[in-house]
Amino acid sequence: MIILQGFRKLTKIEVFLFKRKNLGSKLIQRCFCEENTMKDVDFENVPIEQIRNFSIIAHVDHGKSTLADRLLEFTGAIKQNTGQHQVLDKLQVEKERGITVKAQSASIVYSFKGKPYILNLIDTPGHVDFSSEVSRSLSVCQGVILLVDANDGVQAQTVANFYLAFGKDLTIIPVLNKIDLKQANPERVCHQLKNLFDIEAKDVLKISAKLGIGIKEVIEQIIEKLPHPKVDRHKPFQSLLYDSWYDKYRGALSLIYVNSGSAKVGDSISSCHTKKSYEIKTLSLLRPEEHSVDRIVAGQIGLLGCNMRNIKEAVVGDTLHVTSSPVGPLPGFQPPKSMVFAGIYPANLSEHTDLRKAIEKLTLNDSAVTVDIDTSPALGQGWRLGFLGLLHLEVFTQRLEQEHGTEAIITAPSVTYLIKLKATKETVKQGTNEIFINNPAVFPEHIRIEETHEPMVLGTIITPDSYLGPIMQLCQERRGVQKQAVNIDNDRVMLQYDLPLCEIVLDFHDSLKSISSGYASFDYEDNGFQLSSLVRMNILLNNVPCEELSTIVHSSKAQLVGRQMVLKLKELIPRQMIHIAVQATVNGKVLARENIKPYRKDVTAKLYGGDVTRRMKLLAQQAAGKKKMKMVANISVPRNTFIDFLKNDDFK
Ligand SMILES: Nc1nc2c(ncn2[C@@H]2O[C@H](COP(=O)(O)OP(=O)(O)OP(=O)(O)O)[C@@H](O)[C@H]2O)c(=O)[nH]1
Repeated sequence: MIILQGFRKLTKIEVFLFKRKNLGSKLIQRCFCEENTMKDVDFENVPIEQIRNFSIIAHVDHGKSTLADRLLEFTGAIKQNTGQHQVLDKLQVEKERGITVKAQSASIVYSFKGKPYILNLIDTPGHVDFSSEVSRSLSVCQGVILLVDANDGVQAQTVANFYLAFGKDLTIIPVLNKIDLKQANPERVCHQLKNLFDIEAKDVLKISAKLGIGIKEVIEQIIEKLPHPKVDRHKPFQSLLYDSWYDKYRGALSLIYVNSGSAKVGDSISSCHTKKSYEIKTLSLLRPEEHSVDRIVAGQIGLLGCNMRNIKEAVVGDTLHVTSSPVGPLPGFQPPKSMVFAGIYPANLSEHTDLRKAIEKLTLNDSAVTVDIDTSPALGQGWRLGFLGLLHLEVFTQRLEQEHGTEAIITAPSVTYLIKLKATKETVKQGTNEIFINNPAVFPEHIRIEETHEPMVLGTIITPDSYLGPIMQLCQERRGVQKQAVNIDNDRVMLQYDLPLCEIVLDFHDSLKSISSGYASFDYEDNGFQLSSLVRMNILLNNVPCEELSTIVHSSKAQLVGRQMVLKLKELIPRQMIHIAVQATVNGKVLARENIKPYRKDVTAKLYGGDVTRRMKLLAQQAAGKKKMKMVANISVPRNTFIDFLKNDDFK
């Protein structure tokens, strides 16, 4: 019966029925639905004052999706979720990793003081890589639930998300979750909220999403505290396309927020961005399953299908209007910016077409991934993809494997650098001397370079103060510059550092977690480019540069990285008939060198005793042969060696 905590108490007759007729879950379900939930609501005519659009924002794992499930159950939108997985986490990778990747929406209905309210809930991802999803979701909300784990307390993403909502002028309902945990310390967390955000303890709700405690209070505060959308149903139809995905049968579907007017199935609508027109084929509300409606009105969120063939036509941030009454565009969004790039190649050359199809399909639903064709002499034809962060890259490749059964080789991730070239006739002709590169293979010759700039982030770390020393050392090793250190309570500190992006993309988060026994949390935001001394490191095999192995490094780290690279290659490249010199060079200067000894065939084996000069002559012939071979032979580095090397992430 634990599930019933926090919900309406059973009446005596219900308890009786429960025991006698064993109505079990049906009865429990009725308890959720009966009192405040409504099955049939006239969605078209619900007054604007009875609509609330809100999001749940929190640090990763603080319980957003669990709370979303409880809200849906409590209002009867879904049956009680007995499975382990969250209803709004639909992707396999979300279920497996327990993280939310795509924001989802659900319209729930609740009767309060005799009136039906439509509460549009937008579940958002918590991980830093997906902050563009959070930001998009917030632009259609009037308020948020700021959910904080009562045990973990305020974490780095709580801070980032709070300021995101605060900056958009949204009403914030602070909620402490997981109060059922033994170690929960609501007072301490309230103190942190007061210190950091000036939130009063009396305004903080205390709930357990897992056990369903305090859910009713959350819903009623949403109704009482959040403002209704400021929209006008009498004006022409104007809606913001804030998410889109691809459906096999219906083409691209657009999730829209109606800012004014209304539209119905059969209307012709146009896009402000592409100027194309379409006929509305389907309209539905997400409850959370699709619920078809004929008309959608201002203040609502709905799913619109209009036979868009390609996801590129459903541009996120676009404004849609009825073709016959044109309106101006609503403020759109900054397109998500790719932060991390990696090459993707088929593991088997014969699987190139399968991999291409899989990438095409996945990018249909993930417009944040950028795709460029890339080729490598060693790995063949492939692609260079851009991602929002490392987790985004991992999730994408996991989906490639799980949903499309393809096996891909992913090269070590890199970031985008800004290079300013010396003025030449060519730069004058092009009108700019700035180039952005994310592939070391196209890094210009050093004599052509005026300045190099690297992308920076402003990182926020929240940690118990006992780990302060090692964390500051880690940031220093990663070329970080401290900006701020604030005590958020008696034993917790918030640090802010300017850090080069390339220093954090690979393993910064893991290192931070391991040196703080998992207690420190990290979040970052883009902080532009900064002048920096960058060089291209080449790897030469017997003086022949190997493009795939070149990399861009900060000059202060060149020596170290070069040493590590040649040692690793010495380990990986199999011995061959000839001697191989592996060199790491910067601007023609050798920084590190290792030798791989050749096999030595015993050419004198067939001589039994005999004259020593014959033996020497044979050895001299062998040496000459090898010298000749060294000059003409291509060193054949097996494809697997490249794969092992490129996958290696020790070079930071
Ligand atoms: N004890 C306890 N555990 C909870 C509570 N709420 C959520 N959890 C657990 O916390 C973990 C994370 O919950 P989620 O709902 O997936 O968290 P999330 O914030 O949606 O995570 P992301 O989608 O990755 O951002 C799960 O194991 C939940 O079962 C609670 O009230 N009490």
